[in-house]
Amino acid sequence: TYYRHHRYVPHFYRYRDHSANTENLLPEVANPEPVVPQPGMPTYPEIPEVFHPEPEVFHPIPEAFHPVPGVVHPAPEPYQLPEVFQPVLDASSPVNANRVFYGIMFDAGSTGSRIHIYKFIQKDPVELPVLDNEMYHAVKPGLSAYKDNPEEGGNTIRQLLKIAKKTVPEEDWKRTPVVLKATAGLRLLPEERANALLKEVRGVFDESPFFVPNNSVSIMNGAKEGVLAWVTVNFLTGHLYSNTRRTVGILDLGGGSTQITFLPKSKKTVQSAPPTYIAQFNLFKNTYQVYTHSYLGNGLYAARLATLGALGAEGLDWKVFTSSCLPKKFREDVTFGGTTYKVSGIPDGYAGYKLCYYEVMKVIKGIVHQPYEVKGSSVFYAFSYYFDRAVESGLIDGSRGGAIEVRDFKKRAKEVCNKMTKYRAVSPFLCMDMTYITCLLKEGFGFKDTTVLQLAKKVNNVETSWALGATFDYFRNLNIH
Ligand SMILES: Nc1nc2c(ncn2[C@@H]2O[C@H](COP(=O)(O)OP(=O)(O)O)[C@@H](O)[C@H]2O)c(=O)[nH]1
Repeated sequence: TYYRHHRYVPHFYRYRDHSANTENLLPEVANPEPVVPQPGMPTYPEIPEVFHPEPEVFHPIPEAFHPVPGVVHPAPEPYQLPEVFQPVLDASSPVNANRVFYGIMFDAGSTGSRIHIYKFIQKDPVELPVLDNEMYHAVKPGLSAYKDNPEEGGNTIRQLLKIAKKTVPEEDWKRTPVVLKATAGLRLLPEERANALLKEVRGVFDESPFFVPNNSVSIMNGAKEGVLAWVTVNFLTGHLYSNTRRTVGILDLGGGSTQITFLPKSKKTVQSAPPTYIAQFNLFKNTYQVYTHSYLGNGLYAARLATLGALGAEGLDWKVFTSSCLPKKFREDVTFGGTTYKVSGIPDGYAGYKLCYYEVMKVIKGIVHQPYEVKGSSVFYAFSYYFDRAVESGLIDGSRGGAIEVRDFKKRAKEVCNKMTKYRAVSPFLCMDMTYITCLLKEGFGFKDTTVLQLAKKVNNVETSWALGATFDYFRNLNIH
């Protein structure tokens, strides 16, 4: 369990120019959509839509964007106007009296379930609530592993809820919303299996003392997953401010799916993209248009199976799936999404980077779209398994993260594959994973060798995941379409 204490107040307050245009301090919300109150539904301060101006040329990562543990906020430039967390000016709101409120977001991923408990502080009814800290805990495996035993799956969520009860003060339980969003693991399951798991979780929520909103347990679609991660990362890096005209793209590599999201600066990117790859949502006064796509089946674990030719295969009892990406003498059972497969290296064959590259290409070629613009010099934040594999292969330090170039993945992939015995202790799949990441970035998305990837697990002590964006979305619907 990680308890992350960090304060966001300073970056709003320190850099806030109080003589600034008050129109911006109290923005008129475009399309104010009244929330239809449900019986017993508590009230919260409204998290506003966040303004974002026209994008301009991306810059190389300034020093200040490097996640420095313990630093409150990188503050790449003086902030003038707070744009996030605009409170509702309602003196009768119970929140204004209490000044603290919480949000509980569950991430039911294909390889694990995680709870995020966010604490927000409303300092003053006319000031901004701020994100005070996040409490995070993860369990493995993910819900989909319990496809034949949903009750047990529900138990993993029940366990995580115990942490929420310890973290959120009892007097706040009733008005603290609890929400679970499932990603690729459940998307990949047959519908009735996924529904049984969701139903079980709903039961667990209903028996909890927290506030259970309508539709609090659901499978999130891939576009939303990408957009919400983009919102999280750009919020945490201080890019969602009216005077900050740059944003960063995000690359998320899960177990079952992978997402790319960025704000195009060229019209051609939008025009040449498949229409479903362009998503719009409102951020403060602007409608925001991003390139986003989630590739289901192209997450790291699903890609392993696809490379082995095992995904969706029959006759699993006797079949052994082989690959030249694995050490020759390796043989093991691997389980993903509740199904077990026998896999091995090719004992009397060849193993190594080149052969492996051809194998993983099958999973990418003709599947992954190359956005017009990724050949430019945009900055991308890469997290989840991009981060984990970069750490395991020694490219970056796990406690600090860091910036690397796409070609660094390639160089290290070659090294790992050509010296499999050396890296076998780290993971027998490291060659396959590193080669897949290289191939996805270069042949899939079409990144240049020199594209800089900022690898981060946390930014300013908050997990880089879609969960924070999803919490904002709950408090103030971003209206993604
Ligand atoms: N740091 C961090 N990593 C996360 C979080 N949630 C998921 N991950 C990472 O995401 C990867 C797995 O993604 P998962 O959700 O299981 O796959 P998906 O279902 O395909 O999206 C792993 O590398 C996890 O460590 C989070 O909140 N914080």
